[in-house]
Amino acid sequence: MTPAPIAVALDAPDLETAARWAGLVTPHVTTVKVGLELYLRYGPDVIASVRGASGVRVFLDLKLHDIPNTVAGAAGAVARLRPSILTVHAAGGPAMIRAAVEAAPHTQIAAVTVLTSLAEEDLERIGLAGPASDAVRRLAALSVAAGATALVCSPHELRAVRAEVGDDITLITPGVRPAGAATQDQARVATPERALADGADLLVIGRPITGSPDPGAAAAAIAASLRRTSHA
Ligand SMILES: O=C(O)c1cc(=O)[nH]c(=O)n1[C@@H]1O[C@H](COP(=O)(O)O)[C@@H](O)[C@H]1O
Repeated sequence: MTPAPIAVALDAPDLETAARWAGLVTPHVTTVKVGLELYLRYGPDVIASVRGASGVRVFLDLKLHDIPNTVAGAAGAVARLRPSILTVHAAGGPAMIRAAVEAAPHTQIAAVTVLTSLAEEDLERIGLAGPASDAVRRLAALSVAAGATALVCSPHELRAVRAEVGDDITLITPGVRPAGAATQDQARVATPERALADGADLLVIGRPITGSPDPGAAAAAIAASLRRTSHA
């Protein structure tokens, strides 16, 4: 069975749990994602631990956001780990994004537009005018112009972003919840089937899989549902 285009967010409190989750979901998904919690606790060793023998793609989600020189150094430092994808915040601006792209030439740089935990009413408070989709589209365009080949946005903006940046850019969407699942701290959400139909290339899913008593079965169920939808 072809693995589904899902990155399972391994937001685990310890390395053993993360590696166990990675082993359980790997037959069903293309990618596992290491975020700040694991990386700050265990450092670079975490990448080899979750990659295991399977050679699953590892998405390193550090959301770098600093001046270009600092981001170049940080991206260069993790580039040697050969993650498939590395995140930076689009709000760091074009020079910062370009610095990451140049420092990690073998890694796909994904620019995070507007966090999926922010609701429309939060945007004004952080100084982003207009609906989320306007801010996301603006940040998407500047990120691609600066050399990013992947973007992170919520499922709500997928169609607008695709129209803005075209088919060659990888669209990654967190904020994915199977029907009936709790949204938790996510604000702009949709089901996996909806997100895929709206043009996502990679769905980031964490707690709906890792919070299940059987993460392997949860990943397999979502993967099967995506296969049914894409063949319908
Ligand atoms: O860059 C990300 O992956 C990311 C961007 C974003 O806007 N929202 C977002 O939730 N994420 C990450 O996606 C994952 C979502 O996890 P769950 O909410 O448990 O499915 C977490 O690891 C977040 O750090």
